[in-house]
Amino acid sequence: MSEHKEDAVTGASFMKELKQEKDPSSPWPGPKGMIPVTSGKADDANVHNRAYLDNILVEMRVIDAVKPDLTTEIFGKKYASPLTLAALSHLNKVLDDKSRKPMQEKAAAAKKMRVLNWIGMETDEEYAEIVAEGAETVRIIKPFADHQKILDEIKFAEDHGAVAVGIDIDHVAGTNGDYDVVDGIPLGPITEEDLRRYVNSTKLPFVAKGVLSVRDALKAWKAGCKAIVVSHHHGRIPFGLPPLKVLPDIEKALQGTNMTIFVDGSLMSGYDAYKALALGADAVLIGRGILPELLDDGEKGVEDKLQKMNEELSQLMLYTGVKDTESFDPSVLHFN
Ligand SMILES: Cc1cc2nc3c(=O)[nH]c(=O)nc-3n(C[C@H](O)[C@H](O)[C@H](O)COP(=O)(O)O)c2cc1C
Repeated sequence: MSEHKEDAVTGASFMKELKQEKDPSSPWPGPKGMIPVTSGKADDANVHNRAYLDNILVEMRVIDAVKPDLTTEIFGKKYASPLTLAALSHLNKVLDDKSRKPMQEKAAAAKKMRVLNWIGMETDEEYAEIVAEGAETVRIIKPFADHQKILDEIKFAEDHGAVAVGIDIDHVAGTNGDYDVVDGIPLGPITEEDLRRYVNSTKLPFVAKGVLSVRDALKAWKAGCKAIVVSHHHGRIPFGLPPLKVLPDIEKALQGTNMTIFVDGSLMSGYDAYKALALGADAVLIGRGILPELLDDGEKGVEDKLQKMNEELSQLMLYTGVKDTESFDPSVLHFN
């Protein structure tokens, strides 16, 4: 097993030693440039995520408190926890040991732990192999410039049992100021009308992933989306607002709409997840919080980390008198 190091600024833990590391100076074990690595500088939104999270303190409400029930309903289905496994991608390509399939291992862990799994950019063939593990899955499709490709992937996901589909609308821009290109495939802009077209093309709930303003949340709702992920996709936008900072305003703006609100962004522990849930999220996505464990120890590593995070979440719920995932109360939080 390789050692982890904790990034003091971003809170992310990363692999210290990996035989397959492509760039010795980078914490990311995959090919260079594939995933933006946290710089620790002020324009790195992950820095602000961590600072914001760590400055939220929690008061105690123990009298009459009982051990909480973590069961969470998402899109009409019951899961064991509000922690879900984030839309990761490309991981089957990053290890030297090609007999291992981290994307399948992550899906197997989700199934075993009875949590929702998200799958990001993969070919339809790879996606089909991952969902064959049997986890309940949300399929997130890139904002491809070729809109027919988006419609085809939505249909494919629907045919392969996805519980919901969506687009990571925050991945339109590349770092060169133009539309991004991923794996040689051009991405393009997404209008409210485009979103409406995708929503209407499927019977599945549609998710706009990468909402970081009340404005976009309302546009996603008007377009017919059933859910949003409040997120900046591990810091795609320079100086991005911490998702937790804008979450309460979004939650207020969407009251009465029945929209499901997910949030992600540097949630590395069950304590971080508690804060996100108390601030108005229905469920949270955990990405980099399980990434080193996944790459190190596969399915078991993810299960153990998730178990630990569930325990931390449960601990804070018990300390604050939150009996179930419907009963979070933001008034226990104090901003330092
Ligand atoms: C290796 C890796 C691959 C990712 N691929 C995708 C993707 O294909 N689609 C997507 O919507 N998000 C993708 N993400 C973003 C995550 O879903 C998530 O929004 C982001 O990492 C923030 O959560 P975190 O701080 O818990 O990691 C990826 C993240 C990582 C680390």
